[in-house]
Amino acid sequence: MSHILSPNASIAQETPLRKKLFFNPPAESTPAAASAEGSQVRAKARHINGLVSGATAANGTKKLSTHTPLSLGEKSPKKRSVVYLDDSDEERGVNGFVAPSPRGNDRKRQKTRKNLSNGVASRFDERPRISALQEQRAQLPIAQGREAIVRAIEANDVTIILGETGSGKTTQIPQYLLESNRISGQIAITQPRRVAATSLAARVSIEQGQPLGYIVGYAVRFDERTGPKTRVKYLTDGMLVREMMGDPLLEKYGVVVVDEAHERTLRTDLVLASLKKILLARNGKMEGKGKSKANANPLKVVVMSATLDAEKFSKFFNNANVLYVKGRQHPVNIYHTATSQNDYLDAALRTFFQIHVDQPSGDVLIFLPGQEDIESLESSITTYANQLPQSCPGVTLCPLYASLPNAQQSKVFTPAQSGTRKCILATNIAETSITIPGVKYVIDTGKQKQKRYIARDTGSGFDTLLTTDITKSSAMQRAGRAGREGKGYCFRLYTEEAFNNMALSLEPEIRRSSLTSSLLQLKCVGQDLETLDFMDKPEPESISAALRTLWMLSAIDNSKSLTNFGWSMAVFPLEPQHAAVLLASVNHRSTFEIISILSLLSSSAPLFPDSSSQRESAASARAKFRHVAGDHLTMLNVMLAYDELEKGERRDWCRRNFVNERALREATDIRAQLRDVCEKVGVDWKLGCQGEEGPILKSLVRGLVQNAAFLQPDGSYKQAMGPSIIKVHPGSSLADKKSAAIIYDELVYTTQIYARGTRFTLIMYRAAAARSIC
Ligand SMILES: Nc1ncnc2c1ncn2[C@@H]1O[C@H](COP(=O)(O)OP(=O)(O)OP(=O)(O)O)[C@@H](O)[C@H]1O
Repeated sequence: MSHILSPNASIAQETPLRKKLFFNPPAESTPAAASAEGSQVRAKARHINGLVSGATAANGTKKLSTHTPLSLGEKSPKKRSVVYLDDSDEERGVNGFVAPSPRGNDRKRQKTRKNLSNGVASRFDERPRISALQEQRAQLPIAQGREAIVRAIEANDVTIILGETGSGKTTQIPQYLLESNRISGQIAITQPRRVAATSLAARVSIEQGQPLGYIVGYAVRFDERTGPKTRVKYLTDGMLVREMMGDPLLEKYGVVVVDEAHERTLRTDLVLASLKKILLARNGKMEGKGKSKANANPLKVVVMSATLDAEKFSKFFNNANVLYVKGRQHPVNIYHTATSQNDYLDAALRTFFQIHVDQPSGDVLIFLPGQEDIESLESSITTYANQLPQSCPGVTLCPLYASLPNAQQSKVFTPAQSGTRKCILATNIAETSITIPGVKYVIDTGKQKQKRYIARDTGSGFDTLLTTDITKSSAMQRAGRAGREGKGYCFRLYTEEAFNNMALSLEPEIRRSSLTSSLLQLKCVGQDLETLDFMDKPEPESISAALRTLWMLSAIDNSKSLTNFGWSMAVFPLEPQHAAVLLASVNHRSTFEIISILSLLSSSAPLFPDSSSQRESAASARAKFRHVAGDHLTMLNVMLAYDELEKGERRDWCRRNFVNERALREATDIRAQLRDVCEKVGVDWKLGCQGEEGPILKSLVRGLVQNAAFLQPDGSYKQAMGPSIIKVHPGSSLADKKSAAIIYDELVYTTQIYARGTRFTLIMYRAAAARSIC
């Protein structure tokens, strides 16, 4: 993406950034600049993201001053202004509710915050903090409704709870249930994202004064911290679906709380539809309001969010009871730009520095659509932060996106280095549920990446990832990340009109993503996409594409029944195609190698990060790993070489070879877990082929046969089982080679459709296999 404020521009030499940016008086001043603090200096005035006036509002917050855009020197090709309009005449909560006056002593709370947990690590040894935490818990708005909430959940099969962001739903309701001693069995709380599940479990275990994994634990893919005494378990919705495979009626749970249900992820919808069936089986006739007749082990379902369509959810569960929790602990002032911004990165950069230079301490959370934007803004902020006057605090930057390894993700929860302001650059994984201690300001670009699956009636299809505008619901959730420990501020880089025109919520993921993996899991619990009662039915083409894929993998037979092979596939926490590869490797005696390759493919970080600034050095350093048969054997070479290293040598080795240590570390963990699963199901993972390519390629083809493409006269490839013309991704080691046919891992749609993870395989074998299926 082009970036107006190129980090390479030698601004400092030509025009002193500091002076122009922070100390030059504005050429013209807008007198009625509104304070970020709202009412005192608001008067429908504008906050213009420009040079800083130095004026300070009565409460100590400087005005976000007027007029001239950040002047970043001659090299900056454009100058823009970002204008904020305070959107209310009163201080109000994020969803338009009047905020309750903050209770308690703010300074005391600040002090307490320092002592609180801020990461996913357990801090059991800190008992004196517990009383402060109890005091804090008691001050949350939801605390007033504690007894009423427990009673409602007890009295009804299903309870829908709608409460503002930060009111205390996610951390408190499970604890109220636990402490009431009126609920038998475990309490599951599902989260759409793993970072939320792990950080919430850490926080709640500290509030309980227990080590993480004891009474309160979590379970996410490839990571679980629970024990025999665990009663409260935060888990991703995907994990709950997986648990149903072993426990179809979820009998170990007395309560299942589906949190952030408004997100309507595919797994959330699967959970909701399955719960409806489980309620019938465990509780008898579902009564909606009220509870069904006595049952030895009834299930209670709670559905929660700050921004859900309560009526729709209530209807889905036969007119279930809806509880509204009013109020949030701290208000959030929301500002919109006066004009729309074409370049959200530029606008975010300017807004960040305006806050950083002019506003009181407090960390900043910036929402961006994806990793690429995060890296670009990270580099711009670093460049300009280095040019700040010494008197100005430094900046600690923390990226946060899904493909960042867990250890890296949890860094956002640790306090900024002293004397610096923390700036978190996040995708929408930080949008719901989580509290990042210290965050006072949110900058919302209004953009997100949205996955869309393009199903082909041939059974092949691909996911596209496009940058789109967010929804109202996301905007509210993002604003809700501020104001969790004190008053917060949210700067939206879009106009109020744009906000008003936003869709209320996203189209449910079930209607726009691949259903293959879910269908396999459902088949294992005797359910089906075609018969389950979903809130919104999936598209028939997506169901047929999923059925066809499973049939091609031999996971189901002609009557759509699960085969033994399908059962075995579902045991592995892998995409069905990859599970088929793993099982095929047993026949081809290449499991040892295949597990390493699949671990790398499952790792969230790329093994070969794009290093555009050092492309040539990277290519020559990586050349020694290159395998003639393609990317996956190349990846295997890297992992085998990495395995040989002593621990102390690894970092330097990865740096010298331009490979991503994070990816390798994560893959090593995943590999250990896959080996564990193999041992449990009697697959000999030690069975290898000493790196011989034939057996490895035959195994890969078995799972990826749908991903074959044949060479066309113009050098592109055409899908064997789809109409798309695709190119080998420029990042592939085979980008400059031609083969009669290729197979690939995934198609990525940018300006054209690229095949990523490409390899030449046994061309004749693959081509024949693909054609016979066509
Ligand atoms: N890790 C943490 N560190 C400090 N305070 C926290 C932490 N987690 C929660 N809190 C405090 O507890 C409050 C309630 O958090 P909780 O996640 O339960 O709210 P919620 O109603 O579920 O919000 P949301 O809808 O945004 O998920 C927060 O506003 C914050 O004050």
